[in-house]
Amino acid sequence: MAVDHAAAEVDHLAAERAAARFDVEAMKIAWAGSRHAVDVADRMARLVASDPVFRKDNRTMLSRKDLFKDTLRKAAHAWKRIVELRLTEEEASLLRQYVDQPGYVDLHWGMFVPAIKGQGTEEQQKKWLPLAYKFQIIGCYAQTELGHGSNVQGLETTATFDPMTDEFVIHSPTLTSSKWWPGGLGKASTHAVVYARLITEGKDYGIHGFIVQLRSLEDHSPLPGVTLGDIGGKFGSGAYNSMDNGVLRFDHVRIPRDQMLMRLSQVTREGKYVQSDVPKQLLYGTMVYVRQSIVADASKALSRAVCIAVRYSAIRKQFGSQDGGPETQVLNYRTQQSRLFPLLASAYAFRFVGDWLNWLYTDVTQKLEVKDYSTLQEAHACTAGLKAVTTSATADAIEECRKLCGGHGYLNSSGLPELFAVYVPACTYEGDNVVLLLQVARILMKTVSQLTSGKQPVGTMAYMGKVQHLMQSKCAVKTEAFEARALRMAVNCAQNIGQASNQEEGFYERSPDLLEAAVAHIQLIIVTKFIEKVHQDIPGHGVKEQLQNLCNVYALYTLHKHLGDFLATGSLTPKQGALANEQLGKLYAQVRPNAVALVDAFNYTDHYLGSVLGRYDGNVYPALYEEAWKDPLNETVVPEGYHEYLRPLLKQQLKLSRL
Ligand SMILES: CCCCCCCCCCCCCCCCCCCCC/C=C/C(=O)SCCNC(=O)CCNC(=O)[C@H](O)C(C)(C)COP(=O)(O)OP(=O)(O)OC[C@H]1O[C@@H](n2cnc3c(N)ncnc32)[C@H](O)[C@@H]1OP(=O)(O)O
Ligand SMILES: Cc1cc2nc3c(=O)[nH]c(=O)nc-3n(C[C@H](O)[C@H](O)[C@H](O)COP(=O)(O)OP(=O)(O)OC[C@H]3O[C@@H](n4cnc5c(N)ncnc54)[C@H](O)[C@@H]3O)c2cc1C
Repeated sequence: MAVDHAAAEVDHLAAERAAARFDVEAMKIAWAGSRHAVDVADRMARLVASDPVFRKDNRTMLSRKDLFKDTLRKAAHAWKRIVELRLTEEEASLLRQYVDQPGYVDLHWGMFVPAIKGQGTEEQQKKWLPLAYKFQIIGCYAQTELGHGSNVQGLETTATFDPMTDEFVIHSPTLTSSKWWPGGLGKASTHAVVYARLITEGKDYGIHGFIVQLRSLEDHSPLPGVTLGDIGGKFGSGAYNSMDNGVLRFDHVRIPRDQMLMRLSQVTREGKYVQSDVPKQLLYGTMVYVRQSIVADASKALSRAVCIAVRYSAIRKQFGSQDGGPETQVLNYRTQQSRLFPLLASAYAFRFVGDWLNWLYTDVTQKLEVKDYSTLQEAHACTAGLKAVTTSATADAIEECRKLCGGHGYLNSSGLPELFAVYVPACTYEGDNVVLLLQVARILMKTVSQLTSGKQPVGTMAYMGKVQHLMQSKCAVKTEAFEARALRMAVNCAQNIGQASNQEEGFYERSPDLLEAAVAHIQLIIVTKFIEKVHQDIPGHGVKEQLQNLCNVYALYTLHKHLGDFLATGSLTPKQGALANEQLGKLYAQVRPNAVALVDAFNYTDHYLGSVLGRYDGNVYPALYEEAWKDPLNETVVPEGYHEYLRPLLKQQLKLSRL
């Protein structure tokens, strides 16, 4: 009986795949970016999936200690394979992605190395990078403290220059100055880039980066004056608990002067502070780099959740025929489609805007090399805003996918609880999303204030230059409605701030509206980049049409969700709003036959998906059934604790009932 049922489900996905109206192989290329990218990703995914060391199906059942040891083992094994197979950087990063377990290596490669590259002099890079590249040292990024994270200028750790010994003295003067949160710090790192207030000649010059050794390279014990450990268990089972986020205190620890990262400013042998001619915001460069990579990661996490929910929705049947005929696949319910398809469209939207952001970041970096700082503000606004909007949407979407999978979505074996738990801190780390959106809002307000002086906005703010037109027109074209909404919200905020007694007070009072204006601006960027993508030459039967559909779904869904903004700013009429919603329903009907193929195009292995509900073969029920028996609770038929707690209770009740 069970076998027959399973076979029917498998056929179901085959039928879905056969119904698709486009070339899935070509869509894989559109998603990955090139044939080469598909091939490398495929090779790395299979390499990981076929290696028993990278097993992860038991992860949520491991104790914290076992989970951490498992992470160390996987990282060491991954490194061994990278060296043995002479993998390129591209291949190694993909291998890391498919291993799919947060660990100290992320901070070593993702923040420690980039901080030295971005803030170290050539000499410092020559000294430290080869050690880091060969893993002769392991580094982390120690910025956040117990008392301050968002407010970087409020950090309290001090680095006081001692001209007598040519050293900096690193110290944690208060409890709240303890470094708190850095990943990899708790147990693995030997070194850190530590952010501290530079004090020389009795003057506080604010936050600067320093390379500090924390642990012995002989036996890994903390160096004198260094107190450090892990900050404790985090949200969910498995998930981010594989990472050793740490606490660190310094008691007058001395480091040589040349371990201050000196590209942006220097302290001379005599203790004189010298500022270079580069903008001091480059101190935040590592965060900008990671924020752009987080946008690309959002599309990965979102596409995984959507892949699970779409495949399972094609398998799952509820209600339907009253006369004993087949039941309805839940994917056919209009409500399921209206909740799920916008998330599918968002996965594609975030993928393409992530690619664009990566291009922008590379372009800005090249300009910085020739001392052209003109696009620094654009890079900050786009990375901060897109990081905030895409991570918040993705976290909400993963939870929505869990609900879309009904009760089974709540099981660890669905993969969704762990995916949510591991993903949700992305809304906080690398800048709390609200704090980042307020940065975007500040830049928007600055741009609006410059409009009257005739300064033409550039880059993603260029549309604001069409202020005369956008403030008056009724919008027939979709992008124009998005532009008008974003501009009008920004101008409204600016006008309201202008009425306050001072700018700062006005900004503070209007900050909830400013957040919404920032979101509107960022959504315009996402829609624009999706439209630009579908205007490109995209090969493959039906691929362009599918992407066009998804682009329309993303735009109209965003419009529908924020209709209040569009109406309040007069960017659309209620009639246009109603028509957009009508249109959305029609688009869902076009997505429906292609839904399974559209998630197949992500090309994820079952290992990477880590979900019994999202299996490629659709064999969900036998897998769910089997998985249950693997739980440690089922190792014995009678549970541990029976003799201590259940039997006496039951006996007592028996005695009482006999009385
Ligand atoms: C399995 C093993 C295999 C082995 C594998 C081998 C290879 C594998 C490779 C693997 C690679 C992995 C890669 C993984 C990626 C990394 C994973 C990430 C994990 C995440 C970990 C988390 C880390 C952290 O969280 S680090 C801490 C982050 N902290 C923050 O983000 C703090 C947020 N706060 C701020 O940014 C600031 O304080 C801010 C901006 C809110 C305010 O700053 P301020 O100084 O007070 O400035 P303000 O007055 O507001 O502005 C002044 C001025 O400056 C402009 N500005 C601000 N910021 C920037 C900026 N970043 N860039 C440019 N300009 C900026 C601002 O606009 C103002 O301008 P003006 O108005 O013109 O003056
Ligand atoms: C899993 C994880 C990994 C991390 N890894 C690292 C790491 O490797 N290295 C590192 O240095 N740090 C790391 N962090 C720290 C992280 O960067 C900070 O937690 C983050 O920047 C948020 O700062 P906070 O904790 O101070 O939040 P807070 O700023 O205290 O936020 C609390 C609340 O206050 C609000 N708020 C704060 N300021 C404002 C404002 N100006 N206006 C309006 N609202 C405001 C926020 O929106 C939020 O709702 C990590 C954090 C996590 C969760």
